[in-house]
Amino acid sequence: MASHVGGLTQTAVRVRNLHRSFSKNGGVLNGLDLDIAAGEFVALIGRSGTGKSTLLRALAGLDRGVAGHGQIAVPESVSVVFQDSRLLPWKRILDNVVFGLRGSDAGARGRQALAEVGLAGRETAWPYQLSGGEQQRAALARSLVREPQLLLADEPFGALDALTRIRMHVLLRKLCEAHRPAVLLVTHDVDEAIVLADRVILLDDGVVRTDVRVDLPDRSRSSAGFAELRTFLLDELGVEEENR
Ligand SMILES: Nc1ncnc2c1ncn2[C@@H]1O[C@H](COP(=O)(O)OP(=O)(O)OP(=O)(O)O)[C@@H](O)[C@H]1O
Repeated sequence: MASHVGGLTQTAVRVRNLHRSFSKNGGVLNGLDLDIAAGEFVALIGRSGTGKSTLLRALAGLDRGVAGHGQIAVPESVSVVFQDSRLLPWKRILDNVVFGLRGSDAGARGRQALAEVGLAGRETAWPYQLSGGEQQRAALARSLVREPQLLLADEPFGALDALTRIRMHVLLRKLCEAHRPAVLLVTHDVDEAIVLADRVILLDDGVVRTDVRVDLPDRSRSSAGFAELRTFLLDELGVEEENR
């Protein structure tokens, strides 16, 4: 198994020669190398079943028992957000956000985090009383209140409607600008990757096949640069013209 090393400064994530497999017939990750700088936002795309979640779970240390080897170095403080909020249904929203937090100011920090994600006033609500988008906001608050140096997000907006998704993009960008964690965001949505990320990487055959910097002065979907990068990434993904 890979080793986890804490205390990185300039480089948030360093992965070398990472292998993971679930069967004897073939590997899912096949010698993957990846660096993510402190404060950098990286979007991870790739065909279904290509190992995106496997990589994220390896970085999160959530893959004990899975066969493989390689080196992984991540910061000490890592938070993970999934497609579903994973809020504890028997705890109120504020209690979910501060669950496990130490310190007499935990409640105040939790309230502040809820205010940051637009949920001020919902502290005593139960998870079932929140919409899907609000639950994901609460999940983001729960992550960010821990001030992670690395935020791992596995399709966090995948279950949301298009309008809520766009609102969440604006929110996540704002939160990342304020807190500056390094981010690895798994997404199927090429537009989401271009809107949010500093870099987009494409996983194929268990390695990083494409690694592009998003260097656009204007990230609006109607800009020429956006369209060009979108076309490039869809080509790399092998998406047919008629399905775009
Ligand atoms: N716990 C597991 N046991 C057996 N096989 C697994 C397990 N987890 C993942 N796999 C297999 O590993 C491969 C990669 O899965 P993974 O979930 O990492 O892909 P992904 O790129 O995130 O896919 P998607 O985009 O569909 O979410 C798939 O073929 C999957 O069936």
